Amino acid sequence: MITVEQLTKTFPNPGRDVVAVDHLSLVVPRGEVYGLLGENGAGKTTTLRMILGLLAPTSGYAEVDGFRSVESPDAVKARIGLVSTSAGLYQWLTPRELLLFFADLYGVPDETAAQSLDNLSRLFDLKDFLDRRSATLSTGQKQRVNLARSLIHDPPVLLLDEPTRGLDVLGSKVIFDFIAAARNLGKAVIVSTHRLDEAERLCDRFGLLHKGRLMHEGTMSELRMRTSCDTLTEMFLKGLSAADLLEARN
Ligand SMILES: Nc1ncnc2c1ncn2[C@@H]1O[C@H](COP(=O)(O)OP(=O)(O)OP(=O)(O)O)[C@@H](O)[C@H]1O
Repeated sequence: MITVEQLTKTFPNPGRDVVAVDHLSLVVPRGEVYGLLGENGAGKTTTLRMILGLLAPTSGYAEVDGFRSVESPDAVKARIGLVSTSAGLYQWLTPRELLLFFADLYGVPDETAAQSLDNLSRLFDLKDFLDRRSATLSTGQKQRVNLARSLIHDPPVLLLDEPTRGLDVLGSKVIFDFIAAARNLGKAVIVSTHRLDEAERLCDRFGLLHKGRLMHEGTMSELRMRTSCDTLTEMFLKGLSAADLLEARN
């Protein structure tokens, strides 16, 4: 389970500080896929970095299965699988070496790691290139290795930061299937994206972020009732104009 409580991050900036995340609160239980949605600069990546313990909040806190990201960074990292399109592979390692290396980093016992490698190799169809150097793999093959890497320590929580950025239809489908599988495995999942059409099909519940603040939160039907809009895009545009009008007035 992921708990975020009044999480706030302010970056110092000459002239006026940037409030990247502003008193954000949300809870994601196991087996739920939560879409953290927002335009460029809305605060999605900053939120994920604070949950991961890579960035200290200005105030508030994030918790993973009861462990706080600031106080227990190692326990938190051990419980999170991160999928990010910006994460590269170690080019000189084979997928087998890479996956076992990460299992070792996370302190997974050798026997469990070997079993996980076997399962993930089957799940992501890695066996044809398991012993080839990562540098020689295609983009799609690298993507599958990256997904396997996020699960090698069997984390209860998955964070996906713009997981389909730069991927074609097939690559995106691999991600969609991965998210559906994660839900079925009972993981608590946060997907950060600004691709609202995709999110609508993928997620169980949504948080619409604008300038670090949660504008709306709920399931699709709750949001439809609350906003009288049909799609996330409409909700977003309506919410944005209301928020921007408010800002212009203040
Ligand atoms: N290290 C930093 N120093 C100063 N400002 C920062 C820093 N990191 C992020 N910001 C600012 O915080 C705000 C939120 O950034 P963030 O990267 O979290 O947004 P995002 O929703 O992930 O955007 P995108 O979809 O473009 O990746 C932006 O205004 C950004 O410029």
